[in-house]
Amino acid sequence: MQGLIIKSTGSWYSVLTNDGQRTECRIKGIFRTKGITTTNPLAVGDVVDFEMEPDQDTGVIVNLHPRKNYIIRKSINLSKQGQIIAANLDQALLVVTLASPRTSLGFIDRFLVTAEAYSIPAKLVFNKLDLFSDEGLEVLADYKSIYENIGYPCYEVSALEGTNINQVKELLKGKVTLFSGHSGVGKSSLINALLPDLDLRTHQVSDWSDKGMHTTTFAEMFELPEGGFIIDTPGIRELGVIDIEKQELSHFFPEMRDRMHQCRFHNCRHINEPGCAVLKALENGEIELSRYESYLSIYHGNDTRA
Ligand SMILES: Nc1nc2c(ncn2[C@@H]2O[C@H](COP(=O)(O)OP(=O)(O)OP(=O)(O)O)[C@@H](O)[C@H]2O)c(=O)[nH]1
Ligand SMILES: [Zn+2]
Repeated sequence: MQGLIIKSTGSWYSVLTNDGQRTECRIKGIFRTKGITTTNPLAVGDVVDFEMEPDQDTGVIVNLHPRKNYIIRKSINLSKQGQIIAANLDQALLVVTLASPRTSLGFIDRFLVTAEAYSIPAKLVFNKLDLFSDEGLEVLADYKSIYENIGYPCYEVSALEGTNINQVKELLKGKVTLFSGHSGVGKSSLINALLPDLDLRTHQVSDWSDKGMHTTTFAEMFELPEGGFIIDTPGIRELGVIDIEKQELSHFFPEMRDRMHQCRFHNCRHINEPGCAVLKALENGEIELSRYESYLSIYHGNDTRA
């Protein structure tokens, strides 16, 4: 039988089949992901084949279907190993806010670079719209235009008051969407506003602990009433890590990627080279200073994630 992993606790996986049934499954055999060593062989979003165990209501996963993408984070202790957070994502949504705690542009840009590197379409949701004065709304419009001009769709919502939640619903329909955002932006509030059954999240957690299974910070997938899934990543503020070569970095800034073939030198770093099309666009105001500063910051390896 084929199914979708919607939850994992490390040794058990909840597998959802097309008929809406969930089966708790274990793994049989070895699942390796080419080119990387992982602490977990399977993750939410994985499509697998499983067989029922004789005389049991549990199953055994016997095959993993190829992943179209996955996001991974480095293990804290084992530097060479990674933990796959989620697989087969259609899009990644970053929940941000200009109200407290304000999301920095640097944080947004790092997220977008990572999403580009993973080839996962990224979108921004500006939350806490209800807190803005007219002046604040102008600033919000400026921020949005920075990102919309580069091609990242932006939404403004209030999870608290339900404003524009339908736009987000529309965006999620039929898709597998990863939700990210730093603590306090209202990610949980937004997810709760999207899921009609408010008890769902807490209910599921207690379900698992009743069985005495240990729950760490594995991602969870929630089915939306309109079709599609939300993946929540508790404790993971970012999209995971990816090693980006310095020479590659500008490829992950769409506005730089669009112009770099016009640079005089094919190996232009866009820092101080003569005939640099990126620097020219920056001078003309076609490239935002904040975006370019993020480029430099990442290029030089400065960690300004807050
Ligand atoms: N005014 C206003 N407050 C909001 C809104 N959304 C969330 N909040 C508040 O912001 C705070 C943080 O919201 P959470 O949903 O817990 O934020 P989170 O991003 O999930 O944060 P963590 O749980 O720490 O990961 C809470 O006090 C919410 O009530 C909003 O649209 N407007
Ligand atoms: Zn250049």
